[in-house]
Amino acid sequence: MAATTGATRFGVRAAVHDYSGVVVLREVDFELRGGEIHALLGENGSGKSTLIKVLTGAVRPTGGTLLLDGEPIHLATPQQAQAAGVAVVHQNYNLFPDLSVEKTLLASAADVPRRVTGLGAVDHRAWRRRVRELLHRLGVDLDPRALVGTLGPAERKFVEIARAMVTEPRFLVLDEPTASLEPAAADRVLTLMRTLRTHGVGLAFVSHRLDEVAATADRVTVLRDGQRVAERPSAGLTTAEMARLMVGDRPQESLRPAVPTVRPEVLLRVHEVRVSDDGGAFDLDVHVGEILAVTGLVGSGAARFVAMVGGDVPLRGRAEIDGRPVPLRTARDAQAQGIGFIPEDRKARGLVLEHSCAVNISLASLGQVATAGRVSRRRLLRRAEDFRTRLDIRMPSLDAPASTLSGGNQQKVLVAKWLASGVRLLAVEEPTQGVDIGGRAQIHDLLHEFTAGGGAVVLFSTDVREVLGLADRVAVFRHGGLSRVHPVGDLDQARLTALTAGEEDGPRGHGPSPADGAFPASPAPPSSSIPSARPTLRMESSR
Ligand SMILES: Nc1ncnc2c1ncn2[C@@H]1O[C@H](COP(=O)(O)OP(=O)(O)OP(=O)(O)O)[C@@H](O)[C@H]1O
Repeated sequence: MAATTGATRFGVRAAVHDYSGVVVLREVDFELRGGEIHALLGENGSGKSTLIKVLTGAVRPTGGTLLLDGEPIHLATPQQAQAAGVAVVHQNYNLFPDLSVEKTLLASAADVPRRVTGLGAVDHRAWRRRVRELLHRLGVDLDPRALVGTLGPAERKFVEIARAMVTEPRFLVLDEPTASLEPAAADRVLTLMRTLRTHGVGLAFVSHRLDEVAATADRVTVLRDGQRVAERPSAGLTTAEMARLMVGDRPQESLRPAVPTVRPEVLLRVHEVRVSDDGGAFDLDVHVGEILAVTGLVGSGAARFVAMVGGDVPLRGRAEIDGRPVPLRTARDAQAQGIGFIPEDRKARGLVLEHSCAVNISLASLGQVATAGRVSRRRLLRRAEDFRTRLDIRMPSLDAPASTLSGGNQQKVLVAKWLASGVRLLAVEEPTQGVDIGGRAQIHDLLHEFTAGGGAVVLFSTDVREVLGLADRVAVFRHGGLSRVHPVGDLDQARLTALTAGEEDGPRGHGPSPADGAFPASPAPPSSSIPSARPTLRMESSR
C-alpha cells in the first residue's frame, strides 16, 4: 500500500477556531504519526468534530498551522486534504443502498482504468480487479458486486473505509467509526483499523467507547472545552483515568435507582406480533415503570420491534394500552396513544435542524407552552432552560438553531423533546449514541425519573453495558423473532453477548421461562408464542 511511503507526520499546531465569535478550539496541538492509532477523546461539544474538520479541510481554522512532516500546508477544501494524503470517514453512512460496492468506490477514485476503445469508458473489469485487490489488502471479505443496501452495518462501515482508502491516503481520520455497531461488528471494524496500521497508515479516531480506545489506540489526545488537556500513550491508561481527563471531577456513572420503579400493571401489551416473515409470532408486555431492553444482532428483528412500538413501522399484530385495544400503524397512532419515538438517525428525522433549540425541545408539545392558541415565548424559553440545566445541554443560546449543536448535544435535545411532551411510553433507539460519559449518566437519570413517574421505556441499544445498567428485563431477539425475555439480574455481559449471538440457547440451571414471569401480576405469554422456526440470520437493515 502506498501509505508506507511519503509523509510520516501530519497535524496542526495551535489550532484556534470560533463560530461567530464563540471560541471552540483554543490553541490545540494534534499530531498523527504514520503507523499509529491515535484516539481523540472529549465530552460532547469539547471540539473533536471541529478539530477533525480542520484536519480534513472542511473548516478553515481562525488560527493555527497545519503541518505535514513539519512543513506548513494549506488545506482549504477536503479535495486538497485528499491530495495531501489525508482522508476522512464520517460518522453517518453516506452511501447509496442501490449502488454496488465497486460503483461506490469508483466515485472516489482519482485514476479510473479506461478502455482503450470505447471513447474512454470505464474498464469495469479492470476496476473490479482493483477493488478486489484493495478489499483483500484490507482483509475484508466483500463481493464488489454486492449492493450496499444488502450489507450489514459493519460491512457498510468497511465500504466507507475502503472508499476512503481508494486514494491510498497516508492518514485516515474516522469520526466514531463504531457508533451504533453491536460489539462483534465493532470488533471487526477495529480489526480493520489495526490492519491499516500495519500498512503504515496513521489513523485518528473519535470514540465515546473508552474500553475500545484502551484496547485499540496507541495514543490518546483529550480535549476539554476546546483545549487539549492531555496527550499521552494509551498504554497503562485506564478507562477511568480517560474519563477523569475528559470530565474533570464531575460524577460519571449513573446508578440504578435504589427503589425499583416497575409496577405490576401492564402499560403496553402486544399480541401475535411478527417482526419478519420468517420468525414466529410472539406476545410481550411492558409494565408501568419498566425499562424493557430489546436486543439482538442485525436482522434479529430487535430494532424493528422498537420501531413498531414507536409507530415508525406498522405493527404486525395487535396492541393494547392499559388493557384497551389500540391501532399502532403510524407515528400519528403512536403519538395519539402517548408513545414517543426517538430514532437513531436523529439528524434526519428527530430534529428540525433550522429551528432553535428551544422550539425543538417543545416540538412534540407546543400546546403545553401555548396560551389561547399562541405559543408563549416566555414559557417556551423557561421550559427549554429547565432541560438545558437538567441535561447540561451545551448550546450557544436557547435561540441558536439545533444545527449549531454538537452531535451529543443534539441527542440530548431529542431526549428532552419527548420527556417534555408528557408521553407515557418511550420507544428509544440508541439513546446515548454519540453522548459522552457524563451526558450518558444524565440521560439515564432522566429515563429513570420518567419510569418512576409512571412511564415505561422500550429501549434498543447496541451498548451491552447500557442495557445491563438500565433495563429491568431484556428481550433477546434472534432470527427475526423473540427468543426469550430475561430479568436483568440473570445476565452479565458475557452471557448477554452469547445469547444474542446464539451461542447459548436457553437459561442456565433454573433460569427464566421463555417470556419470564418476573412480574407475578402479569401472566407469561403462552409458550406457543415463542417462535419455533429458526431461519438463518440475514444480514440486512433492521428496518
Ligand atoms: N456550525 C456551528 N455553528 C455554531 N456553533 C457550532 C457549529 N458547529 C459546532 N458548534 C459548536 O462548537 C462546539 C464544539 O462542537 P463539536 O461538534 O466540535 O464538538 P464534539 O466534541 O465533536 O461533540 P460531540 O461529541 O457531541 O460530537 C460546540 O459547542 C458546538 O455547539
